[in-house]
Amino acid sequence: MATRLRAAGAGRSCTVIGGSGFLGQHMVEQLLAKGYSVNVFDIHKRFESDQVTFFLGDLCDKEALLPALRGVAVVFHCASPAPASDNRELFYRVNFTGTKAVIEACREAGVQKLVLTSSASVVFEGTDIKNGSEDLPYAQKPIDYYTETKILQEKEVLSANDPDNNFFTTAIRPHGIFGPRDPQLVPILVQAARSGKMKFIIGDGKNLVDFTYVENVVHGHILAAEKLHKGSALCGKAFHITNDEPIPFWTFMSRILTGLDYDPPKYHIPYWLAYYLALLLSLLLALLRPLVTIKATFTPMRVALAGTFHYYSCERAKRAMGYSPVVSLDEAIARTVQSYPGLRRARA
Ligand SMILES: NC(=O)C1=CN([C@@H]2O[C@H](COP(=O)(O)OP(=O)(O)OC[C@H]3O[C@@H](n4cnc5c(N)ncnc54)[C@H](OP(=O)(O)O)[C@@H]3O)[C@@H](O)[C@H]2O)C=CC1
Ligand SMILES: CC(C)CCC[C@@H](C)[C@H]1CC[C@H]2C3=C(CC[C@]12C)[C@@]1(C)CCC(=O)[C@@H](C)[C@@H]1CC3
Repeated sequence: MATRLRAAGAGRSCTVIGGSGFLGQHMVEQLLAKGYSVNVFDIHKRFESDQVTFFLGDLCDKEALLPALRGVAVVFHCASPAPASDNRELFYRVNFTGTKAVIEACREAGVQKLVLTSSASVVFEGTDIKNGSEDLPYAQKPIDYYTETKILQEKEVLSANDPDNNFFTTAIRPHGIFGPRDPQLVPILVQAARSGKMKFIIGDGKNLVDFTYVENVVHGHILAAEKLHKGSALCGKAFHITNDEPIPFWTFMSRILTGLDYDPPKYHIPYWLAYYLALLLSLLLALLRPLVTIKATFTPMRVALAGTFHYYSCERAKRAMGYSPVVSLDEAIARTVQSYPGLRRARA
């Protein structure tokens, strides 16, 4: 590994924590293409590459992290339990306690830059956000455990910024990441369509939402790593990274569905009715959990996301790091639909 690090040049050596995941794999691919030497630290190894050094382990274990961080200039931390896991203890352990282990390991290993994948949902409380800036306060009442622990995670990373000791941190807040190999947007949407649950539009269908193509998210992370240094505007700050093209939620869903030959939803259900039905269902499933585990398609968080405005300004990222999306929304939807031949509706 030391040879590879030297070959890439000290400044272009990195470790992607969560590198086996959806965003992580795209991150690894683009970093390699840019000439970085890349380590991956993840609890699973989900792909093969002779250009990558894999370190398997739990990010909550600082001693397991250290070998993967020694000698690298930049750490990208994009690991998290899946939002749908709804497991508070797991979220707290990985996103909060685990992130503190990541920070300690970075400091001990002499890593200079830590780029966290946070989330735009850290300010979302289920009410409309239109062109929200990073100055919005953290959600006082997060809708789910995932968001609750992403807030704790981001606060830890940004407060760890320590320029006097050459340790610089920043957080990237994407929203609604989609693209090839996404495990939680398109597959869940298709599953809902296949089980006949996608006949209704929640609300009036006019609510604008940010959906961000995965290559744009990666581009934002790499820009942040390259612009993060002593005295830069990125130190200890969070930045929205979006496609900068907010789209009606149900227009996006319909374009993915029709792109895969499924019928788009056409009837309307009032938002408040959908939300309280989802809340009732979540309470019922919580009561039944000791007996049976059932995953709801329409959780309160998903209904809130489907029925409210929530799009964010990425002006701060444009100013501080020269960010602009590299793939347009139209092109991104086309590439995504093309990448899922196995999810296309079987023709009769
Ligand atoms: N998807 C989206 O729309 C958005 C995602 N984000 C953030 O982007 C990041 C990446 O998301 P995404 O790629 O979708 O998620 P994935 O679940 O696809 O990838 C996360 C990776 O981290 C791994 N991981 C989980 N827990 C641990 C642990 N304790 N130790 C080591 N590795 C672990 C996962 O392994 P395993 O699969 O076994 O759990 C997985 O390989 C996350 O931080 C998420 O919060 C932010 C905004 C939007
Ligand atoms: C109503 C339908 C059943 C919805 C089907 C699609 C949903 C599974 C996705 C639509 C918006 C997505 C989304 C996320 C996960 C998948 C969706 C709910 C996140 C919660 C993932 C993690 C984040 O950090 C948030 C910013 C995402 C918000 C959008």
